[in-house]
Amino acid sequence: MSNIDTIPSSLTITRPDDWHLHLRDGATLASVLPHSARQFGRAIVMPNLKPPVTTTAAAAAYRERILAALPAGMAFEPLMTLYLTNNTPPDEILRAQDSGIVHAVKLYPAGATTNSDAGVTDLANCYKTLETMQEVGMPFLVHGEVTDPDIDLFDREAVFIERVLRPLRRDFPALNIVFEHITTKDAAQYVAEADGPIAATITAHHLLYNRNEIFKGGIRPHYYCLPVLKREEHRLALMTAATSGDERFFLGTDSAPHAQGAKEAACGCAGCYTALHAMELYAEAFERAGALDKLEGFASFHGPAFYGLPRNGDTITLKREAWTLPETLPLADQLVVPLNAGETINWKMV
Ligand SMILES: O=C1C[C@@H](C(=O)O)NC(=O)N1
Repeated sequence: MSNIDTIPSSLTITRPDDWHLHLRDGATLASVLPHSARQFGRAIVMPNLKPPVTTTAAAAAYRERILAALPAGMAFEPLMTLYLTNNTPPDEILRAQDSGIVHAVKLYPAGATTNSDAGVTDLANCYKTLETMQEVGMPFLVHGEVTDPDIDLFDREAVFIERVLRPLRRDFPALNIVFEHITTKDAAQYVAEADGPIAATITAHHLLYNRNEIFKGGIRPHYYCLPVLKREEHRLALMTAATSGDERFFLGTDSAPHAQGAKEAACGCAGCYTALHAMELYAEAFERAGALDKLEGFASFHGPAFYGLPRNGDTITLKREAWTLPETLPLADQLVVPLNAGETINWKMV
């Protein structure tokens, strides 16, 4: 644990990137984009819109809408992704690769999370397409959870490793894979020890919280996301992985805005909104581990190395200064409740 005397009062690092982000579309996109663009140089933009972004043409059009929504004077590069379906043809991968704007293809197992209905029911349907991805070096981003109703919700990720990921990597050993938003010690260990091209993103909320947070004093929907928060032993394993300096682990917020009413409901949506204060939350986590010196690698270096992109050329500065998060933020014509709403946090981006 860090000693308060050794904690710096400010931290300047190469501008980070967010390797897993939900920006949505339309007026919602316009509400959330400035938050991410203020903190990050680039983001891997998730394709789970309604309808999902399944073609290079749709990704190019979505990219234009993102750039059009960017406030004047802000710089931000959206790195687009395609949503894999049972029917994505290998040709689409070639078009994506040639476009220069699509940087990865995303696996949503059908039924795993928000807008995953059009996702893959069985990866066996996608083998020709995966072959092409492996050939051209297109990264495969996996939402790593099985959806079988007989598997306990908290075991979905660990079972995914055995039932899906090991066979996939056996059959496609050269496929670049990112195990997205890992939540378990099983996943952290698998990635750390695996041979070949695999990495993992880790969210700030999975570093800071365990599953008790969802039920503390009552049911707290703003801490509900998928994959769901896990036991403390898993959170500790994620902290070890993130702060290890291992290049395989990098930042992905999975910031996922849902309107307040859609979260505070009898059947609330999954997703934590952290785009406003993501770097502050990661700084808090790394400070707690006494590993602030490892934050820049995790946030700014390991991701570009995996994706074969240059590091950002400018910097950001975080000050160790307490501030209180707003209770709500505008989200199109509604409101979104950020994670830690109304709470005081110790780092502030300047
Ligand atoms: O995988 C996901 C999707 C995301 C969303 O709301 O789009 N929310 C989540 O909590 N997990």
